[in-house]
Amino acid sequence: MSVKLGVPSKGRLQDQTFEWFAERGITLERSGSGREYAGRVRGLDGVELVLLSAGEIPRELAAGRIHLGVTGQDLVAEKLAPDAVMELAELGFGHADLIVAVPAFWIDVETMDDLDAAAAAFRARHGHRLRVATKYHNLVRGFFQRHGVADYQLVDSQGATEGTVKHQTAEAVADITSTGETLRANHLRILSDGLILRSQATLFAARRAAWGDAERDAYAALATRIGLGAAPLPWA
Ligand SMILES: Nc1ncnc2c1ncn2[C@@H]1O[C@H](COP(=O)(O)OP(=O)(O)OP(=O)(O)O)[C@@H](O)[C@H]1O
Ligand SMILES: O=P(O)(O)OC[C@H]1O[C@H](OP(=O)(O)OP(=O)(O)O)[C@H](O)[C@@H]1O
Repeated sequence: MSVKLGVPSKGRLQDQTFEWFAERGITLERSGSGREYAGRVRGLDGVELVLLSAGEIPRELAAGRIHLGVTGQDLVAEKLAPDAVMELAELGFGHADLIVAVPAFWIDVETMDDLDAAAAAFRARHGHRLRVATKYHNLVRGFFQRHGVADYQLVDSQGATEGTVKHQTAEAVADITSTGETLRANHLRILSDGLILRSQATLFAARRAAWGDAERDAYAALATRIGLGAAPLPWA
């Protein structure tokens, strides 16, 4: 058996993951045509490459179907209990902040406390709760609860979340931002205390995967190559 390493199947996250491993003498490559979701690892024995959607990597780690996986900390925090995986290394790219934003013209709403007050007023006026569009339901619920905001409802949005305000399917959003351009283009403003989580691409290990002797040997070789030092072992 070998160590299964899951990496994003497309886009910048995949390119930067391949570069990160290449800088450490490990070549990850797609096999077959560019559209085939299989790959190879050169320069290291006993490690198999699996190309997966970044959003599916947390679930595959938790199920133990892959031993290692590269994805965003935001996706892992949203989808998994903290003890399902171990963070091995932050990779230094894919930086994004999960934030709460409101329409820029809501000049009275600067903070989460202001949003709480606005939510109560909104309900009194409109007869339904203020809607917050997001795909990060668990993280957003926890954050709103910690800030004592209860008078709202989540609206599921799996993409183009910033557009929901313009399209009047939500009054506020909780989404990731890196340059802030998408928020600005959609006339949205981040609340001053509206940072839910900072995220970057990270290499995770599955605690509950099958770590037999062969996998432990392959892991040790990989850990040395990428300079993990005396990091705790995922199976311990
Ligand atoms: N604009 C961005 N800048 C930096 N990182 C980003 C940006 N957008 C998304 N990310 C990060 O990339 C990771 C993957 O995000 P997301 O699941 O939206 O990607 P995707 O390409 O839509 O993946 P999927 O294959 O699951 O559809 C997340 O961890 C996220 O934080
Ligand atoms: O702050 P910025 O640099 O503008 O980046 C933020 C945008 O990037 C992500 O979207 P993505 O392109 O992944 O598409 P999505 O809407 O399908 O999530 C995110 O959902 C924001 O929309």
